[in-house]
Amino acid sequence: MSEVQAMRPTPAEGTTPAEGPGPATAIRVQGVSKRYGDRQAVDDVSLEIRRGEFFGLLGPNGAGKSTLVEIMEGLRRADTGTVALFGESPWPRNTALLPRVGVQTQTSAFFVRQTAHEHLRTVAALYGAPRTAVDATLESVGLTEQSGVQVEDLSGGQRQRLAIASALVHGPELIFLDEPTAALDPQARRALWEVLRALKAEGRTIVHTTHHLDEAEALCDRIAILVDGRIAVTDSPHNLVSAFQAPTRLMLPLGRLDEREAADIPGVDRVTVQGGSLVLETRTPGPVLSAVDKLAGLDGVQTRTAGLEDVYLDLTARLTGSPQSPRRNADTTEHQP
Ligand SMILES: Nc1ncnc2c1ncn2[C@@H]1O[C@H](COP(=O)(O)OP(=O)(O)OP(=O)(O)O)[C@@H](O)[C@H]1O
Repeated sequence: MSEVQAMRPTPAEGTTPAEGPGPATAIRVQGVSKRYGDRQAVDDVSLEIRRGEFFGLLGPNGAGKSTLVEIMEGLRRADTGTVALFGESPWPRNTALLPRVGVQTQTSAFFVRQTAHEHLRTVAALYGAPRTAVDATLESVGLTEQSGVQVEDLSGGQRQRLAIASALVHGPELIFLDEPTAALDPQARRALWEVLRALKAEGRTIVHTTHHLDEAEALCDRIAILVDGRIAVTDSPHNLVSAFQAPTRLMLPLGRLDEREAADIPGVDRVTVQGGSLVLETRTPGPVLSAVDKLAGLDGVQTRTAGLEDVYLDLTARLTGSPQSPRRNADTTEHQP
């Protein structure tokens, strides 16, 4: 079995989070700010993440995501504001929270001279996690076949999976994942999605920082988009996409329909030529499709509805004043009806 096929959502034995009474809120952030010199990295952020929620944190490079997450994790001190994890402050270092929280970062530290198995055993021992959890966790991230390989000989993607395993081995209730799929190939990435879905199904709370919009859309119950240190929006991907009311794009093979003819179809808002297609934007795709059918037939016509990436690109472009979606700029000529 390949390591990717082996990456199955097997919960680490004896590490399922205890069910029980407790506040519905896993994380409460109130009025948190952080400045580095004259750079306001996090600016008066307030946020609540419920227990069992899969929460995505998105935003352009430098938006303040890592700083905010490190403050939530208790690794960095906020200038102002408060953070509570399960009702307790993570700062100054709160040892009572350590068994309940797992952290995977882009710069996770490894015992590089150890094998993957030895490394994870060491991490498990630090947390007092049962040894049985080591094999189960390695299997869950698809590293069983690499368990005897020295950490320094693992590929980038395998190391990344070991970092994720290190965050999970003690069965934490709350897991912080910083771009967990950044170095993974597409198959391994999809396999990790299943691992993450299984963690959510077990009732764990996940805070997931990512630049992959498709990943956030597929996994997250809610997302926050951070821009210039402030939360621009917090909602479910579904609500954000619905509220965006973006036009549907119909893509026709070039030469099928004249641009002027296309622009004259009632309901067509905009016509562009992009990457070898004539693109018609419309908010009434039904009537426009039947008009296209009558004029040119529907053979080879593709439709594309808006997704979270469109919402994200539009919002961040408006808030940062940067150019809008690259899709609209690349290889594009435009014709307004
Ligand atoms: N230790 C530091 N000292 C000084 N400035 C810092 C420090 N850490 C971050 N910054 C600055 O604070 C801002 C926010 O950085 P941060 O790393 O939190 O953003 P981010 O959203 O995680 O970015 P990325 O997506 O690139 O990882 C940036 O302008 C960054 O240069």
